[in-house]
Amino acid sequence: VSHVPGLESRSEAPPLLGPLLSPFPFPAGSCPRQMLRSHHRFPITNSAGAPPKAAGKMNILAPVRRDRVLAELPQCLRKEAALHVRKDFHPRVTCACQEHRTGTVGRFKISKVIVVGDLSVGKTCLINRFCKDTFDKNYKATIGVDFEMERFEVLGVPFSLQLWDTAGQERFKCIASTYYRGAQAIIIVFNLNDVASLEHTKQWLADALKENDPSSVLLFLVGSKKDLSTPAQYVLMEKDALKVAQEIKTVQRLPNPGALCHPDFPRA
Ligand SMILES: Nc1nc2c(ncn2[C@@H]2O[C@H](COP(=O)(O)OP(=O)(O)OP(=O)(O)O)[C@@H](O)[C@H]2O)c(=O)[nH]1
Repeated sequence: VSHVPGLESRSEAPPLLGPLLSPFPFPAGSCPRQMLRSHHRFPITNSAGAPPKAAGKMNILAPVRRDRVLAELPQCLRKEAALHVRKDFHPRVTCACQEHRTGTVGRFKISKVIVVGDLSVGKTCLINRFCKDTFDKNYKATIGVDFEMERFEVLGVPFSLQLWDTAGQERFKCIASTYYRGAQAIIIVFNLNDVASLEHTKQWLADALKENDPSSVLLFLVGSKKDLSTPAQYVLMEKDALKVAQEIKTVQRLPNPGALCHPDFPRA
């Protein structure tokens, strides 16, 4: 993980990045807003946030921060909301639904998120805001990939979110793409002031989907640098972005997601 020192500077830090435009967003309230920096790998804490007595080496880790402890899920994510747990559901479907998709290391559940998009659209800043609540106005290009791990406790179960920050520069693409595989979510970032970066999101997504299961991966289209656009520009860009989001949603259901970049692909 490394950065090359500054190409750009701005005098003031912007507010949080632009809107989340996703065909499949987390349900309202289920995605924690603020996250804690974590280079710690596999935490052990109890629901009160305190490390258990017999955690061995790992109890030197800081406890999971309170706002990362989810003691209750929104109704739509609770077990009772799932149809397959009802008595009269077909047993084969019920069985298939009970398979756990997340990976585990020991008893820790892990989800992988990859963040892709053009050079300098703000991927690193987005992750840093999310993980450390910081903003750096100086541009340092990501070389290859960068990595953050965020710790949660969901219904008493320790949970780690891996955030993979990939380089937008063409020359690092082949390195970065080797880390695409096995993602549970793909965040495609574009600059709200650069229509080309929105257009390129389709190519980024198509590449990321080659390494992942398009039918199950969660997709998020995120516009950055809202603070630099005028309200009029923003409205226009939002319209275009919604079209792309709709297109992504349609293409995700196709057997060949490469069609996303095909010039003849019909717009939804
Ligand atoms: N004004 C403003 N500047 C931003 C915002 N997000 C990022 N930037 C600036 O844009 C530049 C690029 O940000 P990065 O987060 O490094 O971009 P990146 O997409 O990770 O770039 P690569 O690593 O090259 O792929 C930096 O100078 C940031 O300070 C934002 O929301 N508003």
